[in-house]
Amino acid sequence: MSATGIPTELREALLAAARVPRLLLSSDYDGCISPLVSRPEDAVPNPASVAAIEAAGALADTAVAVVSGRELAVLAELSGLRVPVTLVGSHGSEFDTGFAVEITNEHRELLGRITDELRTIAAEHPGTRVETKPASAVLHVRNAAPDDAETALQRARSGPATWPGVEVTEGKAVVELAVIETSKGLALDVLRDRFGADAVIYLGDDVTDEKAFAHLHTETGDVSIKVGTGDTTAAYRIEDTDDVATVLEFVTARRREWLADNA
Ligand SMILES: O=P(O)(O)OC[C@H]1O[C@H](O[C@H]2O[C@H](CO)[C@@H](O)[C@H](O)[C@H]2O)[C@H](O)[C@@H](O)[C@@H]1O
Repeated sequence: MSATGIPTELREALLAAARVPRLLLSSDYDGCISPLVSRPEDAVPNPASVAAIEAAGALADTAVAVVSGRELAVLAELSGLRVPVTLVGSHGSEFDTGFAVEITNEHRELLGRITDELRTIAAEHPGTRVETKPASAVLHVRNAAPDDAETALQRARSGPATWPGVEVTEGKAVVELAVIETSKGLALDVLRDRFGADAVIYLGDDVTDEKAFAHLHTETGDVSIKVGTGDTTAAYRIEDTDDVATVLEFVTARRREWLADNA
């Protein structure tokens, strides 16, 4: 999709958002800024999206944020993005100032048991693996044969996912078990308030992004964009990570023009 190929209604919504006094431009990472890949550690960002994000972050009265399921430190390393871009990890609960809720010894003990159990499952299903984060553990099945993938996921769902205090998030070829509640929507609320944004644009491709979409107010100028297929409450849909770059470039260019015209 080229800039001229952005669907008319989405284009108009983005143009309006680019012309508010204070704009928050935000996105998910995996599946939006970075194409989905087999190994989580290989998820490099689309250079065009990085360039657009960095350019937007340099504009006046414009905040840029990436709100990801990743551990914050990993998100920073993989994306290479730095201040003034705000990074929020662990599905909206891990800020540069720390976690939104305190992680206690009880949480750590539960996380240890979850991780052990998921590792036991992974050891018995070739191609599956466990990713650990400060408040959750993720069972990845993208590289497993379909039978192993499904059985491993079912064992996680009927086992540790049912334990008291465990928060379950289904994702793309993953099930994630956390010891705290997470919400990308609450993270967007915090960022909106912190910056005093008049409009928020958010792009996301996965189930956890639905919580972000639910906190946007499209009737007052926020723009929610689903990337790829699947059910969504987002107002608009685009196809892939190249389209994400196109949208980010379009918003950044229009915002720069509008700021110059209104200086
Ligand atoms: O909120 P996001 O930034 O989209 O992060 C969601 C999860 O992304 C990662 O997993 C996904 O991407 C991997 C790399 O492309 C892919 O192999 C996996 O199948 C996807 O589910 C990450 O590993 C998770 O920790 C994030 O929660």
